[in-house]
Formats: sequence, structure tokens, C-alpha cells
Amino acid sequence: MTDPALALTDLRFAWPGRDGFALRCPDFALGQGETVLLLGESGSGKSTLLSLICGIVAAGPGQVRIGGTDLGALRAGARDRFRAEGIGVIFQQFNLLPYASVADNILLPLRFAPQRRARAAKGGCVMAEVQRLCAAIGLPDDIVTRPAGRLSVGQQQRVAVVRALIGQPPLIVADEPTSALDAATQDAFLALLFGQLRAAGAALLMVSHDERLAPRFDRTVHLRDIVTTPRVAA
Ligand SMILES: Nc1ncnc2c1ncn2[C@@H]1O[C@H](COP(=O)(O)OP(=O)(O)OP(=O)(O)O)[C@@H](O)[C@H]1O
Repeated sequence: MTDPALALTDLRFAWPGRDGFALRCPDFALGQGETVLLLGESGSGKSTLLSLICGIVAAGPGQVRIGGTDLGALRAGARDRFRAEGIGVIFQQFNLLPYASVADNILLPLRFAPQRRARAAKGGCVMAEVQRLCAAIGLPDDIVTRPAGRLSVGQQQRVAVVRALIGQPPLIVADEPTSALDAATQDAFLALLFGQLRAAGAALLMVSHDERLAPRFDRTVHLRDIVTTPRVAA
């Protein structure tokens, strides 16, 4: 049996402070290549859960397994490298470096992930893969040398997707990547994203408020069904 792309077991976390928000996720798994839409009200803890998966905040007790590897069993440095190899992240605000070129932004996660870099360079040089992914997601050829801060919001969104997909990490985590787009642009963007995901065989966990996106995904999950939010620190 193949290990899931992501498995959370009895994961607990509390933001600091006497009345800090706390959450507990007893059991959640995402299969290899599976696409899941994670819905939930504002403030319910969706971004917190993604930050725990991506290691942006350190989890408390419980397990986060990526492709069968328990992150808690790795030392801090090894854990960070493992995450960089295994997870492509699309942030809500894209988190592009505005003065760096599009190419430098896209190549950034590969600095900490030699296996991912080697996969990206497989067809020749890594820049060829940057160009291929940019073209596949509808970005013009000459965009790679431009500073990321001078792009339209839609273009920045696509660059953020290419940065997450490069080197084919088996898991893509996305925090409301379509929130700034109108319905038609959103649809075209998702079609491109899903096309690339299928080509790479990657799994996707995507947070949104918008349940109209559900038909595109293999499964829709409501945060309240996988997470409890105790009043006091978990
Ligand atoms: N850095 C932080 N420090 C302390 N509390 C935080 C921090 N970030 C989020 N929280 C709290 O955690 C709770 C959940 O926030 P989170 O951003 O995870 O929700 P969300 O479901 O992603 O919301 P939205 O849909 O509005 O983005 C909120 O009560 C919020 O105030």
C-alpha cells in the first residue's frame, strides 16, 4: 500500500497567549495525487493548519507525515530540507521577492532542495524547465527577467504557482490562491493549475472560502469536520 501524500495524526497547536486560538486535528490524510478543497469560515484556523503542515509554525504534539516520513522524527535542519523537497507552497499573498526577477523567485525553493533541483534540471538545464512551466501556465516568454513586483496580480499568482510546481514536489499546499481573481480568470487559472498537477502527479490541499470551486476537486473537506478548536491551549 502506498503512503498518503500527507497524514496528520492527533496534531495539536495553540497560538501563545491566555486566550490564544488552539486547534486539534485527530486524523486527516490526503492520498498521492489527490486534490482536496479545504473550506471553512474566516478565522476558523485554515491558514494555521497549513502553516503547521508547511513548518512555518512549529507544531506541538502529534504527527505530520509527508509521504510516510514522520517530520517529528527528523532534526530541525533535516526537517526543513525535507519540507523544501516535498512541499510546494502557494501563499495567500504569493510572497514573491518584489525586486528579484521572476526566474530568481521561481528558483528560490530549489536552493534548499537538491533533489528537487535535479528533477527540475532533468530535461536539460533548470532554466528550460522554468520557461516550460511559465509557458504552460500562460506567462509570456520574456517575463522571466522582469522584477516580480512589476507584474499584474494575475501574473504574480501564476509565478507563485510555477515556484510551487518546479521540481515536482509530491504535495502542493495553497492558501486561497484565487481570492483576488474574478470568476472567469479564476476558472482559467484553476484549469492551468490542475493540468500541471496531473502532469506531475502531485497532490493538492487548497484552502478557500468558495465552495463553488468544489467540482474541480476529488474531495471537499470542511475544517470543522477534521479539526476541533478547544477554548484553552490544546
Ligand atoms: N500569528 C498569530 N498569533 C496569534 N494568533 C493568531 C496568529 N495567526 C492567526 N491567529 C489566530 O488564529 C485563529 C485562526 O486564524 P487563521 O488565520 O488560521 O484562520 P483562517 O481560517 O485562515 O482565516 P481566514 O479565512 O480569514 O484567512 C484566529 O483567531 C487568529 O486570530
